[in-house]
Amino acid sequence: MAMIEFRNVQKYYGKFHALKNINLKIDKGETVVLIGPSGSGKSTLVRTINGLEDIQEGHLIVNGEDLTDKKTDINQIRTDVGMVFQHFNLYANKDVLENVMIAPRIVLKKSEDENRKTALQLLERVGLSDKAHNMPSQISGGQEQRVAIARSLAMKPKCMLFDEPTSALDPEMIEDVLDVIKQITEQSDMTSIIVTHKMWFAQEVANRVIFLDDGQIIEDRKTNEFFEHPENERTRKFLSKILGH
Ligand SMILES: Nc1ncnc2c1ncn2[C@@H]1O[C@H](COP(=O)(O)OP(=O)(O)OP(=O)(O)O)[C@@H](O)[C@H]1O
Repeated sequence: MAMIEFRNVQKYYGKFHALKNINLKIDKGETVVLIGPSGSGKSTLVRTINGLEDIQEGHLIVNGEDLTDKKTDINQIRTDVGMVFQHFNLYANKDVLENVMIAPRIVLKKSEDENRKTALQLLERVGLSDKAHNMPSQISGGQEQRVAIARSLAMKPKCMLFDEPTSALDPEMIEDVLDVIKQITEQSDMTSIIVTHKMWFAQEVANRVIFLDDGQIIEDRKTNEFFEHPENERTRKFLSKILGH
């Protein structure tokens, strides 16, 4: 079954047509990377998936629920679909462990012991066991982003959205964060959609790459085929510009 399905989706910001007739099916367990020029609609597309942006036409089905149906529980969708943003927005006055434990305590009503155990396991998974009792101000940006990833995973999402997760980071921290994302996508059956400008990362992590330009899907292919034999002229131009050949 598809985890996510866009059917003839149109998105407008006022009169501006931001997503133009998007048709897209993403199966459970896939890791899809979304690339495209600045302003092409990548963030808009991922933000529609958990209802942060609404759509004006078409249907968007997430885990079997149609987001355009008024009966759909958007809070359940946001539990099933975790999101990691460019800016991590940790609670500044709570330590790292508590940042990971808050949402499962409130939303999933987990017992304190179980919640702590899971949070500590997740911190280990993102390489931050020794920082559990640091405050956000006492860790680096890359570490903060890894806490944000652990925090999302603590909700046991079926799907994760990553919207340019490394673009606010200093270069030397990018690799650690991307390594964590790679490890998560490889070691779980979650569906992941990642917006990134890092082509080497797309090549390493994605099983499928989608190229978006001017609000339209221009190319949607298996990763090897995408990079080795891009079919569309616009894709080829974009890749040669970004890869420098
Ligand atoms: N809230 C908004 N109101 C009006 N226009 C918007 C809004 N958000 C985005 N847009 C416009 O929609 C288009 C797509 O924006 P979006 O942020 O999805 O692009 P993007 O591909 O993610 O770009 P970038 O790589 O620069 O982050 C842009 O032209 C942008 O100016």
